[in-house]
Amino acid sequence: MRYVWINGKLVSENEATVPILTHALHYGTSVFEGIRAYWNPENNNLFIFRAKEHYIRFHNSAKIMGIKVNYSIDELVDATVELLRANEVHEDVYIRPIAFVSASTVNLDIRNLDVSTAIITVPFGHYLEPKGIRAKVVSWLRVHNSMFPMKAKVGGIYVNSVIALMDAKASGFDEAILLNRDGYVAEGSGENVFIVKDGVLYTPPTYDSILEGITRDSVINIARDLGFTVIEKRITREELYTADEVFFTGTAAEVTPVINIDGKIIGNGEPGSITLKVRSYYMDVVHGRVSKYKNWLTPIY
Ligand SMILES: CCC[C@H](NCc1c(COP(=O)(O)O)cnc(C)c1O)C(=O)O
Repeated sequence: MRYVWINGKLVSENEATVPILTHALHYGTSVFEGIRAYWNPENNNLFIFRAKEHYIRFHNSAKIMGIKVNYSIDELVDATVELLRANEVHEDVYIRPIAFVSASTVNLDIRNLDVSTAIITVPFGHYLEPKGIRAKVVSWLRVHNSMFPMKAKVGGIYVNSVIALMDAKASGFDEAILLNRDGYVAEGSGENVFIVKDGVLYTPPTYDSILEGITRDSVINIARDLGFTVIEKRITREELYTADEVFFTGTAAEVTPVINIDGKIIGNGEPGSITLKVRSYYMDVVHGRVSKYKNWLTPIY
């Protein structure tokens, strides 16, 4: 039996249900996070990766959406540790915190409506093929931050991601890349994008209708540690095609090479050498093998 933490209590997963008129079910009025905890057999421990940063973003998302989360960042980190221990997790796991408007009403004014906060854990391996994936630049654009608070990880915004991913899959690709309203590269349906050209890494700026990814931030630090230059700049569609390497970053995606975009081979069609170097270092960091980043890890046992 697996526990879920909801509103301060551990309940069995099959008890953690919601009524059919739950506001968030109808209108996407929720904010959520995606966090990973990695099992490290060398020291028989489980480490949550950048829990604090995720819960800071969680709180910011809620504030932007006007959803009240009644738990502090430290209380949420502690609740996650308690939940992972209660579920006796000894494997890589995906953690899904969510704060959602739980009131049963069809009204749109959520100011005084009840909100529930829950944390769920699911065993989790690879989200995308680590050997490299094929991506399509889809016709659906990334919602522009003048239309929707793109820094907030809001449930409802993921319809934009879902329809983009379905478009890519329908054409035989693995993932979608979305351009923003101005025609520049924004991000994947659930990942940030990096390109490598002549040994320099580039990634779209955070003001260009993208989620400010925590993995993106980690990879920028890691790449610079490895001696690479990382520049945040607008990337055009053509620059994707002519890049030496392209990769996605995300909690679920980790660091995933993109080896084909719109049918065009990227680089030599294999995962790029810089991509692999960055991924290898990232995996060492999340498993607690790099002392410089130990402060990014929360041990469970
Ligand atoms: C289905 C959503 C999955 C979720 N996507 C995370 C995500 C990212 C990367 O952000 P971070 O590095 O902070 O994870 C970028 N952009 C979008 C639209 C995302 O959904 C994840 O857990 O990776």
